[in-house]
Amino acid sequence: MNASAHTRIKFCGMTRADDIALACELGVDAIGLVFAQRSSRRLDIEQARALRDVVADGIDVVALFMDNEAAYVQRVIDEVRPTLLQFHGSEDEAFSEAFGVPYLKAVAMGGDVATDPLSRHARAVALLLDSHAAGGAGGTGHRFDWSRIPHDSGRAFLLAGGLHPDNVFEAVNTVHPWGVDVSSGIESAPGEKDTAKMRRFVQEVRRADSLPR
Ligand SMILES: O=C(O)c1ccccc1NCC(=O)[C@H](O)[C@H](O)COP(=O)(O)O
Repeated sequence: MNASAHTRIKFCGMTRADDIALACELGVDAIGLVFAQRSSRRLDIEQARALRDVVADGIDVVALFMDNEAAYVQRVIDEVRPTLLQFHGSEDEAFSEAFGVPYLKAVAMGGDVATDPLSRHARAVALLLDSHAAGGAGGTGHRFDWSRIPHDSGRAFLLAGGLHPDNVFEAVNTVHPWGVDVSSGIESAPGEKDTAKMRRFVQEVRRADSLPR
């Protein structure tokens, strides 16, 4: 994701070319393509390869996995050419780093939260703090208690879980994350993004970014 002062935006669970084209036009920083078996937004490699070609240069293509086999992860890397990986399951540092592709690691902030949730995966590009409990899937549309986020961890993280156009202004202004990630909150149905919600979400993040800090 490009290095800039603004809050990065990742639109995840993208399944349609027109939605991706609009996301790029709106200036998001990353497009998430889901390969987790437990997702209603899951793509097969052929679909993902076609969608990947719609993504404008300079915008990250994030391939999202949840405890998928290493051989399948490598096939997606070879055939879809993601610029970032995202691991949502129990993947450890060794597994995540083995592919030689920069990655994001999801951290379960729902349920029981580890005493130092932001201490692992030191070589991840960023963490993705999400509302699932350990072992749970993402893409739920539910938020978590943002006060659980440790302050001054020094770690770059994307805030995820239940964000939408009507709460992302508050989220950016209270949490000041490196980035925000959204799937359900910009949808009309799983995998089907809503153009008005996409536009409003980006406008609200940019409105928050325009405030003095
Ligand atoms: O999005 C999914 O369907 C999904 C399924 C299984 C594991 C992870 C999944 N998504 C992870 C993401 O990065 C989502 O964007 C994140 O959980 C936020 O989702 P939402 O609360 O719907 O905005």
